[in-house]
Amino acid sequence: MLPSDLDALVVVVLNAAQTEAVLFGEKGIAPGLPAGAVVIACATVAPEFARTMEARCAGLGLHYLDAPISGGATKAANGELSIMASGKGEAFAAARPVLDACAQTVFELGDQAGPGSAMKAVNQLLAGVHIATMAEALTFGMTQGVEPAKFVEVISKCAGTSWMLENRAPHIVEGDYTPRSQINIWPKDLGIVLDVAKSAGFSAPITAAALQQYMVAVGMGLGGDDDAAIAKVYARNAGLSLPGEDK
Ligand SMILES: NC(=O)C1=CN([C@@H]2O[C@H](COP(=O)(O)OP(=O)(O)OC[C@H]3O[C@@H](n4cnc5c(N)ncnc54)[C@H](O)[C@@H]3O)[C@@H](O)[C@H]2O)C=CC1
Ligand SMILES: O=C(O)C(=O)[C@@H](O)CO
Repeated sequence: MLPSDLDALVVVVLNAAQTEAVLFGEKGIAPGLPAGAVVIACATVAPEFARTMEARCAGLGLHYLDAPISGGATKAANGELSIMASGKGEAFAAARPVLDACAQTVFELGDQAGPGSAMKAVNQLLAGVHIATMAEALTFGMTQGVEPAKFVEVISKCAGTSWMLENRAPHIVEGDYTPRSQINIWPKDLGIVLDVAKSAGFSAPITAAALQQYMVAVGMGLGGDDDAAIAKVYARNAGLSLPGEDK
């Protein structure tokens, strides 16, 4: 049972289907929200879906903020997320106290739903490719006698580094695949990127290659593991043992 004076609802579920279920499913929350409340939708979804949700919420007198997030579990816990937001001025105004509590940086990317999710797709292209590339480089290094811990120590201070390398490669070094961000997120997110690219007539071959590696990881039963486990795809193919694995 929701309080009747709710001002804002933050929805952070896995995907579009779950977002729709939370808002408009059998036990959907949206019809019970008071008019003027704001729905802050944070799952990574396609821009078109965000536009549809905005229209359906408007039909109930609700504001809708397209507000995908970036920064991972640690930044979320510390209230330091980056939020790529778009929506009407009233939606931003109603959401402001929540945004200020959750985020270090709120980007205002447009006055309707869609541009927030479009920017998030751009981020996911890079983030998904960077995780896969980190795993490729780390395991390539192992074939040359570069230990994973030394890889992190050196490359994190060199031009080949990335935020994802610095955030995820330590999980491989520690052999800790507790999911902070699951492998399962990537077929969804790179699928969104490729769908958007296709509708724009844009070829994204590097994204497509990374997606294949995540699909292999899912096929290996690693979907629920931390996305750093994509390194296991490379390790298996090369006959390498990652930290924490038996020889
Ligand atoms: N994990 C990460 O580092 C990041 C995730 N994201 C995105 O944020 C979203 C959430 O990601 P995660 O937390 O990792 O996903 P998750 O799958 O770990 O968590 C989703 C949660 O939603 C709950 N849920 C699903 N349907 C529900 C319903 N009808 N009612 C109530 N709860 C329901 C699930 O039980 C689960 O606890 C995704 O869209 C993801 O792509 C964005 C940035 C970073
Ligand atoms: O932080 C982000 O941005 C992400 O999307 C990743 O952490 C993947 O979930």
